[in-house]
Amino acid sequence: MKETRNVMKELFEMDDEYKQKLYSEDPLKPCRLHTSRPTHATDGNQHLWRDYFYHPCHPLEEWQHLWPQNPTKYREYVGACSVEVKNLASRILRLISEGLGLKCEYFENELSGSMLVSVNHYPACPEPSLTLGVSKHSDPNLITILLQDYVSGLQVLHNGQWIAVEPLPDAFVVNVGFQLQIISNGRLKCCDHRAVTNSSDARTTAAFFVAPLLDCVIEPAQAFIDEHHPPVFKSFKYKDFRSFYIAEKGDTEVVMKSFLA
Ligand SMILES: O=C(O)CCC(=O)C(=O)O
Ligand SMILES: [Fe+2]
Repeated sequence: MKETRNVMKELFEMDDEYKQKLYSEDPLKPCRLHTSRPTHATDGNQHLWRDYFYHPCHPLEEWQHLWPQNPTKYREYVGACSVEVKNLASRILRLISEGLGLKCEYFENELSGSMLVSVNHYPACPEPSLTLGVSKHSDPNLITILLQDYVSGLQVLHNGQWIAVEPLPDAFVVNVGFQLQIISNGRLKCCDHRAVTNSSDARTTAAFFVAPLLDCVIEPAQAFIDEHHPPVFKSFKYKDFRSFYIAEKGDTEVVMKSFLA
């Protein structure tokens, strides 16, 4: 894990000419480096301060050859880490299924058929009080496995207050995404979170997003529906949810409201 973390940091230390080749503004490009810094993209009055490299990482054989060749160990280390993270996510999803009273392998199909990683880099920021790394959002996918740095920055919204999630050495943070809330008919809730910056230390994190295949139909599981418990959410294709989420910039209230039954 240390090697993976280091190779991810190295990617952002590559020279600008190389990073320029990986850069794209197109949110649908499968492998792209992006930044919210030089343009000073804003979220309301808040400036954003994050560079990120985003790409699919499952099934590995379909995507690994499209990843950068430099740093030279990027494909090897991030590939090995992706396999481990996907296995961990499957174990967690089996436990969640059991906890919900669904069959163990409920999610072991197209519901968890893809995984993407966002390698986030937050350089030390001269004005942390005026910036956010990532603004308030819930993840659009099924479940997220987040590898934090040793530098803190992640916060979750709990009862109207932002609570810091301090990094634990070699631990992952597990986030429930919108799709898990919808499939569980609201029994599990996705949680709003954000990342703040600081003036002394750069921070690099990796969010592994386990997600349904784009054509997969998402709806509350039949097991949660009876005459006393109608479906809370409607049925839709994941790709339609994803487009809407991107168009609405992940606004939790707007997105949630639009997919209510
Ligand atoms: O970097 C972090 O701590 C959070 C990143 C995040 O929430 C995301 O990439 O969706
Ligand atoms: Fe997130």
